[in-house]
Amino acid sequence: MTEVVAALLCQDDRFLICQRPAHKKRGLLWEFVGGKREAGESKEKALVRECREELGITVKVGEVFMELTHSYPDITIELTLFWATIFQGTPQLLEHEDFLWIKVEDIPKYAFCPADEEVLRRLMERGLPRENQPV
Ligand SMILES: Nc1nc2c([nH]c(=O)n2[C@H]2C[C@H](O)[C@@H](COP(=O)(O)OP(=O)(O)OP(=O)(O)O)O2)c(=O)[nH]1
Ligand SMILES: [Mg+2]
Repeated sequence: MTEVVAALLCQDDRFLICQRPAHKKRGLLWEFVGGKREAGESKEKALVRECREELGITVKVGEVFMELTHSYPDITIELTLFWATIFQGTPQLLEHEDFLWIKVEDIPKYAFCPADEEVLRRLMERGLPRENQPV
């Protein structure tokens, strides 16, 4: 089981999605920025590091939005998705193919990693509740 952390980064009525590098597993599918927790690191610290490495931004990490487990043929992940906001910087394409700020109603237009389906369903049901986002 591999622990993966990811960020639900919101700005107004939009949230950030990132397109995975073509050469990686699940290449070109869309995801939430993040990655694998390293030994000795809290999940929150791991998320701050991943957001820096992948987008060049410093984030403030909020509450957990959702936790789930998903098995791919190559890996089983325990994915923790946190609410987060950008504290410093603007996203840069340091690793991803692309990124987009999208509205909840635009979710069906994009092909996401299969593990994210449950997250996206919940977002479509509930929208982006402002009270869960860190200020
Ligand atoms: N970051 C991220 N990974 C996801 C999501 N959904 C999903 O199935 N995954 C999978 C894809 C990968 O197989 C696995 C680990 O994510 P990752 O590739 O971002 O890990 P990482 O940044 O640490 O990259 P690496 O060092 O292993 O190359 O989790 C998601 O929304 N965000
Ligand atoms: Mg990553």
